[in-house]
Amino acid sequence: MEEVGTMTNLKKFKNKEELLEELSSDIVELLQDEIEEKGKASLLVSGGSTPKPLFQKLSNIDIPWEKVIISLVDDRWLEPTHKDSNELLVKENLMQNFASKAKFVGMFIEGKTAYESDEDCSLTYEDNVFPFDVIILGMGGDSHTASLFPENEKLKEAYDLKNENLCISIKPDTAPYDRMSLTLGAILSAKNIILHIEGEEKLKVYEEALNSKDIFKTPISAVLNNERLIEVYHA
Ligand SMILES: O=C(O)[C@H](O)[C@@H](O)[C@H](O)[C@H](O)COP(=O)(O)O
Repeated sequence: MEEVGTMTNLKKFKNKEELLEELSSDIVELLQDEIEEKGKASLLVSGGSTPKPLFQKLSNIDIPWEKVIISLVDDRWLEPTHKDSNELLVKENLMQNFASKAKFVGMFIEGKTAYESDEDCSLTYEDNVFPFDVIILGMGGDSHTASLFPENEKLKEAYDLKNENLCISIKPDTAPYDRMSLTLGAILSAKNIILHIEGEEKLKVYEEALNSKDIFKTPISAVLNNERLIEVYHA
């Protein structure tokens, strides 16, 4: 990947409550701008524990959710009823209250393995979600984002900006379950890219990744080291 500068805007908050207040209102403002402009908006979210309170907060904000498509940045390849499914996490915490009116597009395909489903996922996203208006990334303590894990054998394919697939199946070496993830190109195609991280440990990992050029060792760097503005929210 050619050497480019990072364009990040780090917003640090005193506590999670203040972060959630500002992040949720920034997200709904971005969605409303898109709805005003083109009559619809897409919001792609990550799983994990960090975003759960954000989802609950968003679900209680009254915007025209019926014009919003909610989708996933990645998922574990599990039945959507499985406790560790991101689809379940989103349906139980975000698609509630006002936001229950939104449309959901997931990744999991019944009866197919993740490896049989890269193409299906890409086509489904192309037809039903693209263009990506707002994407919310998380980051693991190992600097993974989406399901792009350090030193994973499929990172080269996931990072190839000529790869037209929006989705890629991943077998993590250091986390449970087969995954389906957006590729780097798909993530960078989003109009607004947000990284939501909490805790001092993750801030340290983020700051090291900002200066890391080894995108295979620190996958979040593959997102940060691009001519795209990344809005970073930390508490
Ligand atoms: O499916 C997932 O696990 C997520 O998409 C993943 O990329 C998440 O954002 C990080 O693992 C951070 O997770 P925590 O918020 O739980 O630390």
